[in-house]
Amino acid sequence: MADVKISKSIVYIGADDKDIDLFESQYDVPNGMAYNSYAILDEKVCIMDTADKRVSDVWLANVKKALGDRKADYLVVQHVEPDHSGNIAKLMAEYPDMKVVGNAKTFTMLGQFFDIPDIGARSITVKEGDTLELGSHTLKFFMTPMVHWPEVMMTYEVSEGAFFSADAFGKFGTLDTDEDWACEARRYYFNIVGKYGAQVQAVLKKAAALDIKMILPLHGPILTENLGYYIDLYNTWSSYEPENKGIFIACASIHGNTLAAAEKLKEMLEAKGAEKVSLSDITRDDQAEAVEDAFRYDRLVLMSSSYDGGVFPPMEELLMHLRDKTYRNRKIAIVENGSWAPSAARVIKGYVEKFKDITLVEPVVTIKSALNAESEKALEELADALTAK
Ligand SMILES: Cc1cc2nc3c(=O)[nH]c(=O)nc-3n(C[C@H](O)[C@H](O)[C@H](O)COP(=O)(O)O)c2cc1C
Repeated sequence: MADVKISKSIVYIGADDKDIDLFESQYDVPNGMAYNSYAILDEKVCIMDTADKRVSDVWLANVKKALGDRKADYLVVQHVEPDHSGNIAKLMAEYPDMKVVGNAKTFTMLGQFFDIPDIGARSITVKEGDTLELGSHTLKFFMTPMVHWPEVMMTYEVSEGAFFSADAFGKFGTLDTDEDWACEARRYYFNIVGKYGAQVQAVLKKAAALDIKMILPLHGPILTENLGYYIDLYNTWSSYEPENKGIFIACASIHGNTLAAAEKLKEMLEAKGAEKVSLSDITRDDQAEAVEDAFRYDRLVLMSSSYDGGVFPPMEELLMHLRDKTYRNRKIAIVENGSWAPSAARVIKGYVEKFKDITLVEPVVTIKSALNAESEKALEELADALTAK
């Protein structure tokens, strides 16, 4: 277990998962994943969420070590996604008098995932603003639907100002990973929570009324200092405002000519003084990182080969992700390549026209197989338009 100190009464009992190949069967996690879980030790003992069944043994051992001879009185289920609910039945078997605390949707969804015969008799259903007394600790529950599942709730512990934030403020990577928080938290946010900006804004409003001294998410490090930094980033991300001025070029090229043009465009933009230019070959680089960078910067250039009368599939994949994450409020430029009947720009435009608050930066550039003097001139015009003040 990662050596995480929280306080005398709140003990970290989560587990790191260093062997997982893809988180949620989709996201590369080169530094693994942490399934956070906490024990609150007071007159009553309360466990905050369980962990993925991939780490059952380690997690249960952590529970027992934290509790010693004591028994768990309550398990609070903030989120039913299996990476947090995978050990509920086991914990209930271990502590037969323990009650399970959730909201009405929690228990409906738990019943769909697991067959737990005595859950009905052992459940305590809470709603917005309800409290649970543990002794000197008091838990207050906040319903936070669609951050990022409908049954999600968050919990504020009054005496220590501890905000248990479910998947919000989460991050990829195990707790012993030494890396910048924002990079992997941003990739996590936009790919997993990003569709639900309005709901995250609602959470931030509720949180603003609380005296929060620490944030305890279900993934990633416990946040104890400089909380304004993290909350400000969440405010920027959930309001769909760009975080940085800069241009992200996402390029899908079959034979490399569109990629060569993307590299040329990057040079042009840098020569014209663009604040930051980031280029991804989305045929090979991580798509989730491309989604992250598309949201991070204020301008996006989509460059793709044509393919079977449409667009090269890696570009369509990115466009589908951006559509699903409700991409908006950015400037977008389009560059297509085609060797006989270029069709990529038409498909890209079809997606972009449905995004909200988008400015299309002209000209839309067409390359025929490889850059020539004419298409290079058009690319230069586009670079001018993208860097115009
Ligand atoms: C399977 C396949 C389908 C293609 N379909 C089209 C097409 O519908 N229209 C077109 O103009 N070019 C088409 N092309 C040509 C590509 O767009 C060509 O690779 C591109 O113009 C050159 O840029 P690149 O080197 O970046 O791939 C196709 C190529 C392949 C391999």
